[in-house]
Amino acid sequence: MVTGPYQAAQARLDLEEPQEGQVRAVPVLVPLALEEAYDYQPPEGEAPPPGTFVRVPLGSARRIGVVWGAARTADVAPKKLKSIIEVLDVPALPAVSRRLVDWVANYTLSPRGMVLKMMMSAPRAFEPEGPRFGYRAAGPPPDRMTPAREKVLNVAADGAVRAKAELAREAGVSAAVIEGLAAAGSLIRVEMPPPRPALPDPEHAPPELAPEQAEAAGKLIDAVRRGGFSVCLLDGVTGAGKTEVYFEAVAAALARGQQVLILLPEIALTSQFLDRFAKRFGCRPMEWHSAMGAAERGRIWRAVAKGEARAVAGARSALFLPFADLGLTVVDEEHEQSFKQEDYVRYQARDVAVVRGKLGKHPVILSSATPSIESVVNARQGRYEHVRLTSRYAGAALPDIRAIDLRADPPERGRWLSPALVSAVRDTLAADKQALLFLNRRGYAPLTLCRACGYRIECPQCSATLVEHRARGKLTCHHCGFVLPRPGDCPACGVSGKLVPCGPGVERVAEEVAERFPDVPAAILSSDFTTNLSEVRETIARISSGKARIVIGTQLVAKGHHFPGLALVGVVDGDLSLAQGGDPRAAERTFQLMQQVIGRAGREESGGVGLIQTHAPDHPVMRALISGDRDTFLAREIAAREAAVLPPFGRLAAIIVSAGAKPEAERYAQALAKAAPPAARIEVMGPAEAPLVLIRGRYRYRLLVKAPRNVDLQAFLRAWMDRAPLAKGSVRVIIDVDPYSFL
Ligand SMILES: Nc1ncnc2c1ncn2[C@@H]1O[C@H](COP(=O)(O)OP(=O)(O)OP(=O)(O)O)[C@@H](O)[C@H]1O
Ligand SMILES: [Zn+2]
Repeated sequence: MVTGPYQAAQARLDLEEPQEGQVRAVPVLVPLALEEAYDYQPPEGEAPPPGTFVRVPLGSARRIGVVWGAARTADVAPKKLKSIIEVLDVPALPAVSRRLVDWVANYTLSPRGMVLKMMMSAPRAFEPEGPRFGYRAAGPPPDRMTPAREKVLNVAADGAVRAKAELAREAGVSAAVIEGLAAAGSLIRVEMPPPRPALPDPEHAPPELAPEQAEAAGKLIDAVRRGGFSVCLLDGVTGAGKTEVYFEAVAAALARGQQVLILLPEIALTSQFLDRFAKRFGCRPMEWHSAMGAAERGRIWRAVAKGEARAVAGARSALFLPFADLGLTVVDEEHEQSFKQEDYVRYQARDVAVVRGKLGKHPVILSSATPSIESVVNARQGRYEHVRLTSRYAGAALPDIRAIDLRADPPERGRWLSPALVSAVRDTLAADKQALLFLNRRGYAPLTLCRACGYRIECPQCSATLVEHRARGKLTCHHCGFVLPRPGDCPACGVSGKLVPCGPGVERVAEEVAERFPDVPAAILSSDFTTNLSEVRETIARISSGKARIVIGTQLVAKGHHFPGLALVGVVDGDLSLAQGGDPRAAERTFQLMQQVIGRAGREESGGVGLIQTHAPDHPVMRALISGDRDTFLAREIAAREAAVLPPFGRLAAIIVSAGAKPEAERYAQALAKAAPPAARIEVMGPAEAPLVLIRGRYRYRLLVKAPRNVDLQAFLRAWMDRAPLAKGSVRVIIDVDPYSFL
C-alpha cells in the first residue's frame, strides 16, 4: 500500500474496534453507471477519509474509486467484504466536488457514478508521475570542443537544470549536441522537480477602464472581496468590453490567492481569448477541453487539485475539475446553447456553475450581450445582481440593422444573395472594409433531389436528408456521420445526370461570392473544418488581420470574435432558426444569434451595418432586431413564457424512448405514459413521434413533462420510473431535465 504526502496528512486511525461478526466498512463510489457506493474493508485497520482515491476490486476487475463517506461498523462477516487494494497518492476529491456529484446526479437523474466519471476524466492523473530528467553543467570541459558545444556550456554555466529540449533551444543547437556533452561527462543528467504552472499576475497590465466599465468592474470586484455566494449578470452590448471588465474580478480573486474558472462555449477556437488573458495577466490560463492530450489532461487535473493552477479557461467539463480553492467562476456567453451537454449526463453548465458557486460559497459571473431569458428573469427578481454596460468601448455606435424583404427583393434564380445585399457588400469593399455573410448551415446544399423521380437522398439510419459537402465530393448525415460519395446516378431510379442540389449551405454561398467577386480574398469559417484546430485558428487570424475581405461563416463566427475591420454583416437566411417548431426558445435563440453575429460589425469604428434577408420582416423577432428594442422583445417573451408556464416560470423534462423497431418504441412509450403517477399540477404530454423519428437506426418517441417551478419534478420522475414497465429488448429511455433540444 502506498501512503503519500496527501494521505499522510489526512489519515486518521480508527480506534473503535469492531466486535465479532462485524467489520469496518468504507463506502467507495466507482466511476461507472452505478447509483450507490459499495462497501469495502479499509486497508490494515486504517480508514481513508472521504474523498480519498482508492483502488478496489470490482467483479473480476480493479477500479479506481473515491471514498464516499465515513468508515462505519457493519454487521457482515469479514470474509464477505472485499478490501481496498491500495490508497492512491492523489489529492483527495474535495468535499465541494463530492457534493456537486450528488447534486448533479440527483438533478439530472443520472447514476452518481457517471457524474463521478466526469470528475475523473483524466486517467493519467491517477498514475504515478514519472520522474523528469534534465541536464546541468558538471566536470571538466570536453576534450573535443566545438562551437555548438561551447554554446551549450555557456548556457549551462549558470548551474541551472534544464530539460534537454529546453537547453538545446536556448543554445540554438540540436539535442544530439547535449547527448554528446553528457557522454563526455561535461553535462550530468539529473532528476528535475515537476513543472509548476505559470502564475498569472493580477498586477501585470491593468487596463484603463472607461467610467461605465470601471463602475461595473467595481461591483464585480466587491462581490469577490465580500466572498460568499452571489451571482452577477454582466449584461453589456456587443463590444462593450465585458472581458476587460470581468478580468478585474478575476484579478481580485487571484490577488486573494484563489483559483478562477472561466467557462467558454468554444474553447478550442478561442486562441484570441487566451492571448487577451496573457496580455492582462502575463501568462495564458490553463486550457481544458476535449482536444487536449492525455498527458496534459493528467497534468492539469493534478495542478488544479493541488491549487497550483490558478486560472483555468475551459469548456463545460472544466466545472468538474477538482478545484482546491475556487474563488470565482465566470461563464462567458452565458446564453450559449452549447453549455447544455446532450449526452450521458444531461446538464446545463451555466446552471451547474451557479450551483457550484453555492456549494463552494463563491461568486459567479454570467456574461453576455444577449443574456438568456432565464438569467434576465433571475436578475429582475433580484436573485442575481444586474450589472449593465450600455455602450461600446471607444464610443463606436452599435450597428444599424435593417431587413431585406425577400418577397420584394429576391435573389436571382439559383442565387442566394439579393441585389440589395450584393450592392452593400460591394460598397463595403469599396470603402476598404470587410464583409461577413452568415448562414447557419454547413456544407454546400442541405438536400439533393432527383429531377427524374423526385427522390430525396436520405440517410439510411436517420430521418434526415444528406447534406452535400462539395469540396469533399461527399454527402454526409449531420446526425450520425454517415458518408456517401456523391453519386452521379439517382440511387432510386438509376437515371444519370438528374441529381440537383437544393438550397444553400456556406460552401454554396462561398461559390456565389467567388463568382461575383472573383478577385477578392475570402475565407470560410465553418464548424466542418474544426477537425483541424490550427487551421481554424489560422483562418481566424487571417480575418482579424484583414487579409480575408469577405468572410462566409456558420454560427462559429458569431462567438465573441473581435474583427476590427468588419463593417457589414449580411444574414443570408434570417428565418432559418425561427422555424424550429415545438422549441419554446426558438424566438429567443434567433434574437440572440442575430444580435451576436451582427454585433461583430463596426466594433472599432461606427458605421457598422447588419442586413437580414427574411421572408417575414414583420415577425416580432425581426421587428425587435431592427428597432434595437431589446427590452420590449424581452418583456413580450417573458410574458409569453409566464403565461404558458414555460421555463423559467415552469419546469420541463423530456423523456425520449427509442428502440430498433418503430412499433416497439411506440408500444413502450405508450405503456410508460400510462404508468405516470397521478399528480395534480404536473402535465405529461405525448408520447408523440419525435421530429427526428429515426437517428442512428433507432426510432424515437418523445414525452414532455411540464410542472410549475415549485414542484419537485425529480421526485415525480423518480416515482414514475419506479413504476414504469421494464424496458425490454432494444428499448432505451432517456430523461432530459431542462431540455434544450426538442428534435
Ligand atoms: N478598457 C479598455 N481598454 C482597452 N481596450 C478595451 C477596453 N475595453 C474594451 N477594450 C477592447 O474593446 C474590444 C471589445 O471588447 P470585448 O471583446 O471585451 O467586448 P465584449 O463586451 O466581450 O463584446 P462581445 O459580447 O461582442 O464579445 C476588445 O478589442 C477589447 O480589447
Ligand atoms: Zn444519419
